[in-house]
Amino acid sequence: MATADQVKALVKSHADGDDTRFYSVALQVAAGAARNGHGRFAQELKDLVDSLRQGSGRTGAKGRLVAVAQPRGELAQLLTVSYPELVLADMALSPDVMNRLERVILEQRQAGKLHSFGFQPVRRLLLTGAPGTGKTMSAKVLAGELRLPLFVIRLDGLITKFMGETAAKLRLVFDALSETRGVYLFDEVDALAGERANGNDVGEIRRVLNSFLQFLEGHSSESLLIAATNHPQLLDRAMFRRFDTVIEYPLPDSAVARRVIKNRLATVEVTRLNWAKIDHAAAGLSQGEVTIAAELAAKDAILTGGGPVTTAALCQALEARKPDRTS
Ligand SMILES: Nc1ncnc2c1ncn2[C@@H]1O[C@H](COP(=O)(O)OP(=O)(O)OP(=O)(O)O)[C@@H](O)[C@H]1O
Repeated sequence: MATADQVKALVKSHADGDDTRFYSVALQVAAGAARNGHGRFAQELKDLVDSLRQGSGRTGAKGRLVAVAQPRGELAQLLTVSYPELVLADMALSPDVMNRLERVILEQRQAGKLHSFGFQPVRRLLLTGAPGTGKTMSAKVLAGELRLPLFVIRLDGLITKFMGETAAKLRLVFDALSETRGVYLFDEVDALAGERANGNDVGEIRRVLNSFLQFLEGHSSESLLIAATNHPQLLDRAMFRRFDTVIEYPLPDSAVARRVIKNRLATVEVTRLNWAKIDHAAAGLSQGEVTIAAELAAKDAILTGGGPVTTAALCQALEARKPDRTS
């Protein structure tokens, strides 16, 4: 059954209008009930959370509309598929990035309406920003929100593995993109920049880049194509022009970092936190680093049985993630 802290967390997240946290704590209560032999209650609670999330229109794969797609044969070597259940509310983002992702979801959901007036929904996105700011997670969220499979193509791996044949392999991927509706993430797209050749043939990279640009331009299917990079400065200008939208992911400000921490600590006991100190310790870290630090502090508290997560423990974990401390 729910602990006193879980009940408090439920009430607090309800008051804050924080659905993600509310559902997360409710599922924690269900898990605890299952462990204590209250299987029926646990299942009912889990079903209730699932149906509420579905009803809010922000659920992931439940009631998924697309058939399960599994790349076969040669294609299986080129991309991986998953069916993410993440939703936008799982992310902590600046209002600008959040609005822009909401807009992509809206245009994709209303694609039929746009088509009937002769317009196309946004279908080519370029995501740029430092590691750990949520570019890959955004691709998962878009797949989750649109109830589509997510296909990931690692361009650097493709080039290294198929040097000389990469353009032909890319064609296979773009054929799949036309045939099977999905979200297709081309990760590390800067691998197509000549500067990144790293011993690979620059002329070959150029040819692959030209093929990629052509395929990109010709992309008119219902799939959503996303390219992501940590190094936008390496990309050819011609590349930027081919995308409908470029979304830049900044490092989190303190409001965003606080949200990451609150979400990660939603299920554990926490002392009254000194947010000014935590803001200072989290400054300059990505959402990914803040997540790791919050998880570490939470797990330490659980494993040592030393009581609630404190400001000091959290700050120590955050400071340890700073680049000069981790390298
Ligand atoms: N905006 C965010 N909100 C909540 N959690 C986040 C966010 N961004 C990152 N995270 C956490 O950090 C992890 C890694 O993030 P992600 O892989 O999306 O970063 P990325 O920008 O794609 O980095 P890279 O460029 O290294 O691939 C996520 O799985 C998630 O746990």
